[in-house]
Amino acid sequence: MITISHLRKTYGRTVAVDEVSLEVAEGEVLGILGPNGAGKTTTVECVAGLRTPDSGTVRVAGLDPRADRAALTRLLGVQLQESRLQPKITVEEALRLWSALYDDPLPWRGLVERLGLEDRVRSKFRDLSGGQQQRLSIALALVGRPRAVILDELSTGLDPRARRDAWQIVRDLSADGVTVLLVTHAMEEAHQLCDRIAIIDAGRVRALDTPDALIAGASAATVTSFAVEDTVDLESLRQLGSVSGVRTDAGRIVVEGSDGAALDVLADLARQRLAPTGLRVVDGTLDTAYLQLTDGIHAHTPEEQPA
Ligand SMILES: Nc1ncnc2c1ncn2[C@@H]1O[C@H](COP(=O)(O)OP(=O)(O)OP(=O)(O)O)[C@@H](O)[C@H]1O
Repeated sequence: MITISHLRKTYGRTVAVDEVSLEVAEGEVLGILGPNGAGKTTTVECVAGLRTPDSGTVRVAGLDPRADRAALTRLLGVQLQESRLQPKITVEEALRLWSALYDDPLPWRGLVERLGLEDRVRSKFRDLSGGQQQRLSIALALVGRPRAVILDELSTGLDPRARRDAWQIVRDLSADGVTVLLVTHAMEEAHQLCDRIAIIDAGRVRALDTPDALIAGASAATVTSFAVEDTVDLESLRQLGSVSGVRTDAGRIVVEGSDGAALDVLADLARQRLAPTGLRVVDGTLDTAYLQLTDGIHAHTPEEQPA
């Protein structure tokens, strides 16, 4: 549905996007994660036809976002970070105006209800809170029954209930076969909503996989912790191929490692003739995977890592 190939975009001497290639299938929710300034917004702005790439190509349902702008508007909904509308326009006026652009718009009152803006219909844009402005921009992105949607920082500024509502909207879109490109800094959101996640840093795609595969691939895919009565040979644990880190925390030993690390740790403890107590094995999180993936890029040596 969306094809980005070898996209490059510079602003003067800043290379914002450098050789980004991504395919988003119809009905897929693809998350784009990455540090501030990584090139996420620039990438989605190129998809929306709001910026002209220096090189590379973008296609949305076969359309060129710059050359086929009018046709693209009919099938792509866009919610951009901090969208600004005319300060005096009311919620109703904005939704009516946007609806008029489409042949078969969604009934705007229904959208207003789904986004919890019922009692703000007559409010001017400038009088809405940040979160309400955000909800309006989501409504405007959806009013044309788009086949693909760009959501740039969907839940930034939303209260917990509005965030849940926004997540449900994304799930509903996906169930309806709508393709979603979701830029986010919220790991839980990415984990819950995205079929796949692209991690972008310094303008390049550093990892692209399902959330679970990204976690499993991280060197802290599992965290095993336990206590032991006797002295444990931590060096022996550190030498295990599946183990990426060993530390002590409040009297417990905490071992990070790949999927098989817990079994290796138990076997090593058995060799050391130690019986662990209070054994816990938990999955790593997307946060850990993300931090590792983006940290590696900045080439920290182990000595530079916090203990
Ligand atoms: N209009 C612009 N003029 C000059 N430089 C820009 C412009 N827009 C973005 N940049 C630069 O391009 C790089 C990528 O910016 P972009 O907004 O795409 O990043 P981002 O990943 O969306 O960041 P954030 O998470 O902070 O929103 C940054 O270094 C930014 O300073």
